Amino acid sequence: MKVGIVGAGMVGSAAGYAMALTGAASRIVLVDRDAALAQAQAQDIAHAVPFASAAVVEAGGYDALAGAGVVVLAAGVGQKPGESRLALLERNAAVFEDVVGAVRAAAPRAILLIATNPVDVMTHVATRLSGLSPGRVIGSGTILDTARFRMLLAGHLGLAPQSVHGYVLGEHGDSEVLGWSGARVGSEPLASVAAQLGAAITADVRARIDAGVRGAAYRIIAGKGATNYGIGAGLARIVRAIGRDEQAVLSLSVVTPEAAGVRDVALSLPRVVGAGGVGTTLMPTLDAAETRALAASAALLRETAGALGL
Ligand SMILES: NC(=O)C1=CN([C@@H]2O[C@H](COP(=O)(O)OP(=O)(O)OC[C@H]3O[C@@H](n4cnc5c(N)ncnc54)[C@H](O)[C@@H]3O)[C@@H](O)[C@H]2O)C=CC1
Ligand SMILES: CC(=O)C(=O)O
Repeated sequence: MKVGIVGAGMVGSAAGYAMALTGAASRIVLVDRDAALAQAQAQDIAHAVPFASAAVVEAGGYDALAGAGVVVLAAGVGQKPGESRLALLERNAAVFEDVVGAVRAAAPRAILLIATNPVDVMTHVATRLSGLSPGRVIGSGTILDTARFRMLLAGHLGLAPQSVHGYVLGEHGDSEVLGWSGARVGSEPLASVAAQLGAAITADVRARIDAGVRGAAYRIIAGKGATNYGIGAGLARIVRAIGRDEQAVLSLSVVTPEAAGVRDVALSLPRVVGAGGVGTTLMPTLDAAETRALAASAALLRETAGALGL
């Protein structure tokens, strides 16, 4: 599948690199308002191809996106140290005013995959600007937070993250909700496995993992100015699910008619994703506190989108 990436900075280039290494795309086209940057990133990624799967990696203008099955939008500004994702909204909404129409004109059949922050509201913006059905405008949402949750929980248990299942829900941001009550290891409830391993999930353990997930971006940005490898791999995972029509269950953000009592809001829930984009949403098991937290996260996102007239 041909995949376009608009925004060839830290996130877009990491996504292209991950797609090239994992074989998620057969052709990768990088587009950026800085054409020299897009060209340089494409060449650098192309030099990894002989070590990985066969793929063509190139740079171009919007016209080079023709025929793409997915276009990743990673254009716009990122957070400065200490800055929240929501603080980026006005600047990045203005970027999408330029970008979404140009992508739609060049690649009318492409699914849009949004990475730009604040990713939930940007997904809502792109859905509105594109006129596409909500399932074809997919925000990476909490796919990265879910990976951080699984990794930290697996570290506590001394197990592989691939065997630890649990989702982060709601906003990709400060109000996100860790789904502890639905977490499983293999097919077993988390508490049962933790007891068998002598690694109880105490209040302190929960608080440490919660802070580890919620604060990850702030810590990494303080250290290196951006995050890119985790989200790059997450975007490649979503592209693979679309390209191979996997019907994979991933925590992704799409505009949703109703979630936790809030109407018309883009937020992350476990979603089934395949060649047509996002289809079914699978409502997770939540306890009362998680349900309240998800409602608060949804209400914050609804209010933020509303301030943009969405
Ligand atoms: N969804 C997620 O989990 C994550 C999202 N992000 C977000 O991804 C976005 C990009 O972050 P980085 O790659 O670190 O930033 P960056 O500054 O390295 O790259 C952004 C690129 O967008 C390009 N750009 C800006 N306006 C444009 C326009 N109108 N048309 C075409 N290209 C344009 C810039 O030239 C630049 O190359 C940010 O909003 C950041 O917050 C970052 C990490 C994780
Ligand atoms: C920057 C960002 O959104 C993240 O790493 O989670």
